Amino acid sequence: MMLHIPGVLNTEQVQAIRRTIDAGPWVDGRTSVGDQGARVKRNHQLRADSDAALQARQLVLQALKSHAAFFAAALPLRIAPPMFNRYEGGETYGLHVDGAVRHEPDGWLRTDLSSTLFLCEPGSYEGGELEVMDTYGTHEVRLPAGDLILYPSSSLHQVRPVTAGARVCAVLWLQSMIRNEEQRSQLYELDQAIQSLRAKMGDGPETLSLSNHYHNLLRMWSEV
Ligand SMILES: O=C(O)CCC(=O)C(=O)O
Ligand SMILES: [Fe+2]
Repeated sequence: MMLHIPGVLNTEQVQAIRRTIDAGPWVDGRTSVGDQGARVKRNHQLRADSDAALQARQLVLQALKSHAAFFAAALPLRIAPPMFNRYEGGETYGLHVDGAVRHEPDGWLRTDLSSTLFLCEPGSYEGGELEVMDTYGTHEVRLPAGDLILYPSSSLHQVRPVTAGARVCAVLWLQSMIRNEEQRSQLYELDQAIQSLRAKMGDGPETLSLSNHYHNLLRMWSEV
């Protein structure tokens, strides 16, 4: 399931992150990728151990932690430290796979979901579509600043060349409490249905029973 989550960051938060990262230090994006990715990756990345990256990561992680829709959709167990990407002057990231496991400072992380959080408005650059392939075809993504796309890390994907302006975003990977994609989607749909029933009808025996069902499925399927 691909999911567009609007408003993960508000305008002030986007601006605060941009103020933190815009001056760099930006380095060649190939420094942080395996062989297959390095052959097709042409972009710049904020140096991972810079003060700017440390600060901006905290801002992104705080916003993600307090965002109910992101939590419900991803059911994150562990989130890899976000990386900050910049594409300009024809830069691109050709068709690639994200590695299945990543070695992070606190140990191994299995990539269940990949995500791009947009830090610039779509009108400020040309090209740069994120294209994600799944069994329903190719999906093109270009979102407003502050919005996030979540997609299964098992999908081949690419970023088309940026032909004008600069495309700046944060990318992150996460391991979900629910490894199985279909189970995670079912839980998300159930959660959304319960939320909308509660908004319409308030809390009652039926919504309570459905919530119980949701939590029992989560208990049955989660690996924590
Ligand atoms: O810039 C993006 O939207 C995605 C980048 C990407 O696919 C990656 O860093 O693995
Ligand atoms: Fe990728």
